Amino acid sequence: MKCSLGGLMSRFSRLSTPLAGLTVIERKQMGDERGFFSRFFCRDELRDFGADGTISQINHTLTRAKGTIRGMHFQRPPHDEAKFVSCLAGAVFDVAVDIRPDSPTYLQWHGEILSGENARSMMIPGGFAHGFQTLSENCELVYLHDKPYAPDAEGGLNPLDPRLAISWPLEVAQMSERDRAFAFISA
Ligand SMILES: Cc1cn([C@H]2C[C@H](O)[C@@H](COP(=O)(O)OP(=O)(O)O[C@H]3O[C@H](C)C(=O)[C@H](O)[C@H]3O)O2)c(=O)[nH]c1=O
Repeated sequence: MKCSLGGLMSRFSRLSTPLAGLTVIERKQMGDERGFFSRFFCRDELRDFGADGTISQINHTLTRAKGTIRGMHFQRPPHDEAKFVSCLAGAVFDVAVDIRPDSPTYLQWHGEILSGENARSMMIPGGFAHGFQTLSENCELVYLHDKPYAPDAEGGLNPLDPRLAISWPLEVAQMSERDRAFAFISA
C-alpha cells in the first residue's frame, strides 16, 4: 500500500549529495488556512533508510545556545546506525563525515542547513559520523535510528579536527567536554 492518501503522490523530495548514500529528504507541506500537514517519515517511501526502513529508536535534543556544536558521533559496527535527522525548531548546520574505510570519499564531509522552515532532513546511512552547529537559539532536533543505542560501541571525531576541516559557520559557543576531548586523526 502506498503511503499516501489513495494517490501515488510522494510526500518527499530527494536531494543527492557528493557522498554516496547520504541523502537530503525534503518534506512536502500540504498547507491550508490553518497551517500545514506534512508526513515526517514513511517506511514505504523511505525504505532505503537503514536496513529496511525500520526505526529502532527516536531521540529528541534541545540545544539552547547559538553556536553550540554537538558531535561528531557514530557507533562502531555491528551497531553502526543509520540516522534520519530533522530540525523542528531553530536552524542548524548539520554535518555528516564519511568514515567508511574503503570509500573514495573517506573523511570527506557534507553539510546542510536543516530548519523548522525548510522541512529538510539528513538521511545518514551507517558508516558516517554526525554532528551539527546551532545557527539559532533553542534548536530542537529529532533523530530516527535504525539500531538501538550501544554506549560501548560509541565513537567520535573531534569536530575541530584540521584533518576534517569542517567549515562551521559560527564561532564555537559550546561543546561538551567529551566532544572537546576526541583525539585528532593522526596524519
Ligand atoms: C545518543 C544517546 C545518548 N544517550 C544518553 C547518553 C548521555 O547520558 C546523554 C547525552 O548523550 P550525548 O552527550 O552523547 O548527546 P549528544 O552529544 O547530543 O549526542 C547526540 O548528538 C549527536 C550529534 C549524534 O549524532 C548522536 O545521535 C548523539 O550522540 O544521553 C542515550 O541515553 N541514548 C542515546 O541514544
